[in-house]
Amino acid sequence: MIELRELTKRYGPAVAVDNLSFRVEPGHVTGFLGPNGAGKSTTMRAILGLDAPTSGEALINGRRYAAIERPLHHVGALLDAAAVHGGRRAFDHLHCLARSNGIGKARVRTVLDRVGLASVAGKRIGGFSLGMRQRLGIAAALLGDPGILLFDEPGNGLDPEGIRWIRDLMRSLAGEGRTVLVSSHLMSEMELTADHIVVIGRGRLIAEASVPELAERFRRDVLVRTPDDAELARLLRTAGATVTRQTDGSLAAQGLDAAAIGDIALRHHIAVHELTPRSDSLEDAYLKLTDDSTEYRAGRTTS
Ligand SMILES: Nc1ncnc2c1ncn2[C@@H]1O[C@H](COP(=O)(O)OP(=O)(O)OP(=O)(O)O)[C@@H](O)[C@H]1O
Repeated sequence: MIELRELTKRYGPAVAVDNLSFRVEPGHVTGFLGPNGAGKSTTMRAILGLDAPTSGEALINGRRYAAIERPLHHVGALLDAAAVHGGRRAFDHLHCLARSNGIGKARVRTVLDRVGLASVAGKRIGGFSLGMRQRLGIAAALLGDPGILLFDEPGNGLDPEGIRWIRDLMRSLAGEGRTVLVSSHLMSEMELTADHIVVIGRGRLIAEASVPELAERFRRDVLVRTPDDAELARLLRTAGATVTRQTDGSLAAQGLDAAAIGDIALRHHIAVHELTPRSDSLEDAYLKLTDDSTEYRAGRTTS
């Protein structure tokens, strides 16, 4: 488990992370979302002991990173896939990392195989595409078979096949009971990958919820189709709902959920042909949540 306790990181007068507290539990993919400059990378660097917090703490299984012996066995991370020596061969790069944590060559071969780089193990990294570098970075993160994994924007610059591969990998790592924290600025991607979402903006926690909870929070209304719309609208209003009749004759009801509407219709022997809860897309929800915390945005065009 990863736990942040009132984590704050300042760079001079700028506050990159502001009193941030949340937990990342095992067995799930937790999506860590926020606009550019929200503080995601700084938070991850603090978890990995690369940035010292100004105050508060970031703990891995209850300990600071620096206090963990042979950390690759506990935590693996992909922060910046470009930050590798291009002159090295893939196998040698991983073997060098492995040795420093007492990990043997067999494990290097296993992780190269898991990320699909076995056939280029002897090739120099300088000739690798961005996608291959991402895979190599992930192989490095997996070397020590750690229970906790952090990935900073792992899909950046990848083609759709590469993005799908990363998504499936994250899900299978969580399925193995690991703690997986993955940052992104795309809710559309996290909706497909993550079970839990943590949203930050300007270094502060904006929302923390499961994906279904977040969808529920942004539930808009329930669409109801019935041949007896006037009578059902009257009954729903009596039960406290706000009901709007749409141009196609269907009803949009707010204030009652689909189950309550169905029960009312049943009690009054009214046929219901459709009953659909409608939510804002998570992308819309995310934009609403982070509206005040976007660092740079296009100005409104005035004519
Ligand atoms: N070493 C540093 N020195 C000064 N300011 C920094 C430093 N690192 C980050 N910052 C600032 O801290 C804030 C948070 O940056 P951070 O990189 O953590 O955000 P992020 O959410 O990862 O953004 P992005 O999605 O653009 O990568 C930004 O305003 C950034 O300019």
